[in-house]
Amino acid sequence: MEPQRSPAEPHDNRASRHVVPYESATVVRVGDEPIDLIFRAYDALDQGILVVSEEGLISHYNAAYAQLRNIGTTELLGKPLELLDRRNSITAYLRTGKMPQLKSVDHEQRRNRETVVPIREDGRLLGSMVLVTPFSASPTEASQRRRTVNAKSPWTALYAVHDIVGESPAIQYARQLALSSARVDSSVLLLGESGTGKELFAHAIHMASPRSQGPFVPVDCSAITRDLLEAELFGYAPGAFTGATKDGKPGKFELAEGGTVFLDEIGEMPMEMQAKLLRVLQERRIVRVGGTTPIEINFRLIAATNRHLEDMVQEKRFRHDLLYRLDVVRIEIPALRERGDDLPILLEHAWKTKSRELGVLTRFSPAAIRALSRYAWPGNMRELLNLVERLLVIVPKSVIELEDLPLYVRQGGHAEIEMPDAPTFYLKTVVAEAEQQAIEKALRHAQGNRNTAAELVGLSRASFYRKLKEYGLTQGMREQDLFENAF
Ligand SMILES: Nc1ncnc2c1ncn2[C@@H]1O[C@H](COP(=O)(O)OP(=O)(O)OP(=O)(O)O)[C@@H](O)[C@H]1O
Repeated sequence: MEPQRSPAEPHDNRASRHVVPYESATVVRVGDEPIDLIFRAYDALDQGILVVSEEGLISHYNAAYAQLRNIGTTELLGKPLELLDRRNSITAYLRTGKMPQLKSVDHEQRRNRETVVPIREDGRLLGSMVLVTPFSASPTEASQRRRTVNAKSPWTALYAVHDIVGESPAIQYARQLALSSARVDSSVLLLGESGTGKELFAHAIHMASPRSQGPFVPVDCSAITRDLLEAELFGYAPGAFTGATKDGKPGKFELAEGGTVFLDEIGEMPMEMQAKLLRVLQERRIVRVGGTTPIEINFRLIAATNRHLEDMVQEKRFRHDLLYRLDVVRIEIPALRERGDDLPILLEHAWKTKSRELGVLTRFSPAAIRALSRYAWPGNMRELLNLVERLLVIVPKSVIELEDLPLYVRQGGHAEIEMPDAPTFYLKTVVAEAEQQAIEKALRHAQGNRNTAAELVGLSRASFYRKLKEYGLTQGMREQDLFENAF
């Protein structure tokens, strides 16, 4: 029997040598080729390669792997595999020798196909190699192709289903519904608080749908004044009004021919426009403002709102027949506080995204991560992204500590909402109370500066002012201010 040796030690010229740590690579040869050269050759491959030692330490990975997993080219060398292997499938394999049941590849959810290849010597497991093949029909590649083909079109979806981060049951269910709805052409209604990812879902549904090669055209119904909304959606005919261009202008529905129209903040659409939209949904054709000829359009509609549309129907502010038309597939996107288990992974995602954007290497201390994970995040993912970005910019240290976090995160950071004396479990009330508390806290923290407070809770100025009105927090504000900030 051969003497026992660490799998990290160089020895003969068989395949098992691939577990040699990178530092010793230059002194080891396979035949006449220095290992260093082989590693460089690996770097030229499109396929990601990860080599793990028997002890579960990361021995080597190539450039493609680093890119696919969004890690530095050497940052994880020698580190435990658990850092990369969240599902613990490779770790379990090394421990038990039993090939893990890798989930069947779902090219819409996972952009890669992973194969675990054991590295054995005389029957003994020395480690394993993980081969990661970018899935050829993956949305990422599809989107890359689209970006190349449609480089000039601004109407391109930017996110796919795999960009929706989170493993909590609630987000998994929402993601699954998104995929199912992508297969059909039915209207989709996305419901969720501000910043929960409704727009992200709309992009992803389009991208996973047979219309992915067509345009994705978003319209924010709350950002366009009622007078302009019709022309924005349906376009206008030549000479329709003073100042109109002489050739007229196509509206968003025409631009979306063959693709998807995304109507964000549909709850803000005026009643008379709702009637027109309903007709378009029934007839699948539009007439430009000032025009006479109907134009047939092939589109799919996705709408989103953070309003309670059934209440609005009761209050006669939303048409019930339009609601039925929109609400064919309803996807409710959970708030961050309902996805407690997801917070560490969302934080990591926010940190990776923002540190890459800003080109900084600052990290978070475990205590800071714990506090951020406990915080209720009333502004949801948008607030999380904003705060992480702000901290990366303003904290001049290599590690962000607990004391660097804003006071409201350190003090009020309980994801559980405190119940009043007579507890209510009615979700809408609990949510409304949490929102109001967070807004009041943000206002106090910002010393009354509403713009800063809006940023702190992660809302746009218009949404923030709407919330102030909703919760009766407008005392002392001038009518003029309310009006000016309503859009
Ligand atoms: N699950 C998620 N994974 C990764 N990023 C997310 C997720 N959810 C939201 N985001 C990011 O958070 C930000 C806010 O999301 P988005 O704009 O889609 O929210 P929204 O619900 O449409 O907000 P609003 O109602 O205010 O328009 C975006 O940058 C989005 O990419």
